[in-house]
Amino acid sequence: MSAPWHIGVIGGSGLAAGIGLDDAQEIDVSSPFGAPSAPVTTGTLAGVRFTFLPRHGPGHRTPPALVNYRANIDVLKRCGVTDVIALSAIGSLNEAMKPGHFVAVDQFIDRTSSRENSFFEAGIVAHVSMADPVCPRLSAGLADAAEGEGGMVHRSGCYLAMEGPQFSTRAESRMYRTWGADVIGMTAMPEARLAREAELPYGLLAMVTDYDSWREGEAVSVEDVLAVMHRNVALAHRVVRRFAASLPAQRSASPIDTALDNAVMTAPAQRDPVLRARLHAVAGRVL
Ligand SMILES: CSC[C@H]1O[C@H](OP(=O)(O)O)[C@H](O)[C@@H]1O
Ligand SMILES: Nc1ncnc2[nH]cnc12
Repeated sequence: MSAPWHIGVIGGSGLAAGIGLDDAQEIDVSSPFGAPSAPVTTGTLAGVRFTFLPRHGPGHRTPPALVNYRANIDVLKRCGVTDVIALSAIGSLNEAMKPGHFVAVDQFIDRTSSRENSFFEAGIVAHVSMADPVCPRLSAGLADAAEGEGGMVHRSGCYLAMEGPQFSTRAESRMYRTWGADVIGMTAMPEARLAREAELPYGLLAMVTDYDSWREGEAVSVEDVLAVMHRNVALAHRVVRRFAASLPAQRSASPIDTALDNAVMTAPAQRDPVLRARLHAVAGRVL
């Protein structure tokens, strides 16, 4: 079945001010999972509906571990978003992925530890697959758009999600390289997990801002990260606009739209009604 696209964009470090939507309108959307990072801004790009949410809130007030990832995804789902693209700053653990390059992330290693990482809780149990955590068509579309704007793009990369907020020690950074991680950041998990539970295809286009701390004599700083992001804000806007223009007029179904089929373990009669009500937007389709 085909339908119109509605793209949710989660903007990370350096992108709190938005992505230059046409006809932008701010809307305060509430969620049973608490307060999202900010009101959303809805508008269009190349005739496609977009809804933008700054991950760390206006003025970057919310640290990675305190972002209410559940509320953010729930609110995007309530807005009618069909697909989510996330934009992030990342450190590089791979010599070939240089500052200023884009990486269309396609795998994750999750080392976060203090975050609510599921919409499901005692009372309704569900297990979705995370084997292929990103949507290949969003990823390819974002990579094409970044290339089309002259960016150097890596079409695959494994993202190590660390807890932070401090950056890694040299020993940690070197260990993550031996694990096969290519890039590092503090936010894509549990964001990607929750998008999957909400049956929202998720694509992550990240920009390398530094080499993390595995290289002798180099250490990452916020100054480095922001310098790269500020130089590339206009480029990021152009990439998202080009991505919008590249979308087919109608959206065909994605297998991720039905990620919850066969995922819920709890027998219908045993499902906690209070939790079921809370899950209405993200999982009402199957509950
Ligand atoms: C400002 S450096 C560390 C900060 O930047 C990244 O944020 P985001 O993914 O939202 O762009 C990283 O994950 C940290 O949160
Ligand atoms: N080196 C790094 N570690 C964690 N998050 C980052 N975001 C940007 N650079 C980073």
